[in-house]
Amino acid sequence: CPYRPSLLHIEELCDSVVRSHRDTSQFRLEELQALRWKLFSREEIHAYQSKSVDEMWQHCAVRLTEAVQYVVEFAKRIPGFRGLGQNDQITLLKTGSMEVVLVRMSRCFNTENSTVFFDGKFGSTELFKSLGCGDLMVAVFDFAHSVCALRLTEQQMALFSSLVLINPDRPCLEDRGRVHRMRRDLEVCLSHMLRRDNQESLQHKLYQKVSVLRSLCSLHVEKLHWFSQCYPLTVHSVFPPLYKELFT
Ligand SMILES: CNC(=O)[C@@H]1CCCN1C(=O)c1ccc(Cl)c(COc2cccc3c(C(F)(F)F)cc(C)nc23)c1Cl
Repeated sequence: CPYRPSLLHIEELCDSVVRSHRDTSQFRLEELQALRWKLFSREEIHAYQSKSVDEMWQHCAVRLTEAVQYVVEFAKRIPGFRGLGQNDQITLLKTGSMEVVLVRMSRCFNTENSTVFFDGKFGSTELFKSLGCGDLMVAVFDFAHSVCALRLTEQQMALFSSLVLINPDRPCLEDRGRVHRMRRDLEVCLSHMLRRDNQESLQHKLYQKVSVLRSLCSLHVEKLHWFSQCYPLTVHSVFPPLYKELFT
């Protein structure tokens, strides 16, 4: 008969994923709420816009690498993740960590003025003009806005993030079956939680977001490639090693 995880196992798994998310979320919601209206001044915005392309990319890469390190920590605490082979852990992180960074960005997004938390204050897309990839920034902001609109609880955000990471369809996985079994239990957790929250309608919306994430992150890999073509020295000399390992 097909393996059916016990309800106790599912509830323990849920609690463990929620705890891992809370312990590795980089910014607490209360902190972000308190800073919500701390906006950059015209001078500060101008200073960011006057940075050179590679200076601004370096600045962002440092932050993205920091965020990726928190996501790696989150992944390691998902029950079963460390039981996967090393290569499969890297494969899931190589492709999934930036997607989780994007999902988490929605926690730092203010839909009332379309600003995101960056460098200690909230700024709009104009802040990132010197990056030279307006389309990527618009896509990043739009995605954060759309996830914000779902008004996920931290528990729902935790389980959604784990589903983005534990994806058996990633290319060149060695033990796909094992990833599949982990994902199936996490899907049972999410539907169990949405039923408990009386929000089953969220289920398909969340799975739609997973496909949007995939296209967004292929755009991000393309941009990163474009940048490394234009500024090879910067990428190979300055980009934090983890970022290079994961995205180049
Ligand atoms: C609260 N802040 C945060 O959550 C984010 C993530 C971790 C730290 N951080 C920021 O400070 C931050 C917040 C908002 C924005 Cl828009 C940015 C800038 O984002 C990017 C600039 C350059 C390249 C980016 C790329 C590319 F292309 F490299 F893959 C991909 C992503 C997704 N974001 C890029 C950043 Cl770096």
